[in-house]
Amino acid sequence: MLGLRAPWVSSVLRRHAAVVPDFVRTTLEGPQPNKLLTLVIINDGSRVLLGRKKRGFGEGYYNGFGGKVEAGETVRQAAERELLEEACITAEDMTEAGVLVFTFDDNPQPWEVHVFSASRFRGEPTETDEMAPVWFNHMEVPFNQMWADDVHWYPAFLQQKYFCGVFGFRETTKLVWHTLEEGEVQVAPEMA
Ligand SMILES: Nc1ncnc2c1[nH]c(=O)n2[C@H]1C[C@H](O)[C@@H](COP(=O)(O)OP(=O)(O)OP(=O)(O)O)O1
Repeated sequence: MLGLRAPWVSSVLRRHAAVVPDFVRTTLEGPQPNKLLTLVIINDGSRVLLGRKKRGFGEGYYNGFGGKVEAGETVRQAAERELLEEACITAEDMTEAGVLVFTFDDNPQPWEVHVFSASRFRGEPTETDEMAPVWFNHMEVPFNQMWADDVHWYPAFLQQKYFCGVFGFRETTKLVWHTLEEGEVQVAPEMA
């Protein structure tokens, strides 16, 4: 499903104009609406529940649980569905934690990932075809086995500060540039 271009992206780009590479500006000012995805991270206060991705894009990486928003779903409904599909659990207190926008030199469509946090859930985290769930202490999050952007925004996530990040990837996976703002920018209500 396609998202609206969030207004905060333009203001983040303006504030960081000196360091924004041309390919990021071209992508974000182009006609392609963002592709919408979700990410849910269970945080019990001292540990996070991550899943090792077993197949497809990002195979072998640890990540929260999530995926593409499907037609007819809200972002929140997609987040709940993906958490159930991938980890067999239902969050009881899911809140919006932040938004990440990924731009690519080899894909004209930016990705907009809505990150949610929850501390309580129903069910038992269970391995599925897609993900193998593992708990990590906050001090032992395995950033060397995660997407390159994660190390930048997890501190804000763990401190429960709302964050908005824009990340530029080269050749799909190499992070070359980013901005991150915490506790300042708000997401358009229609994205919630
Ligand atoms: N760079 C980065 N950092 C953090 N999180 C992510 C990325 N790239 C990503 O894709 N992600 C997240 C966003 C989503 O939660 C998943 C990717 O979802 P994906 O598995 O492609 O979507 P599904 O709808 O589950 O796909 P199918 O496997 O069902 O086709 O990773």
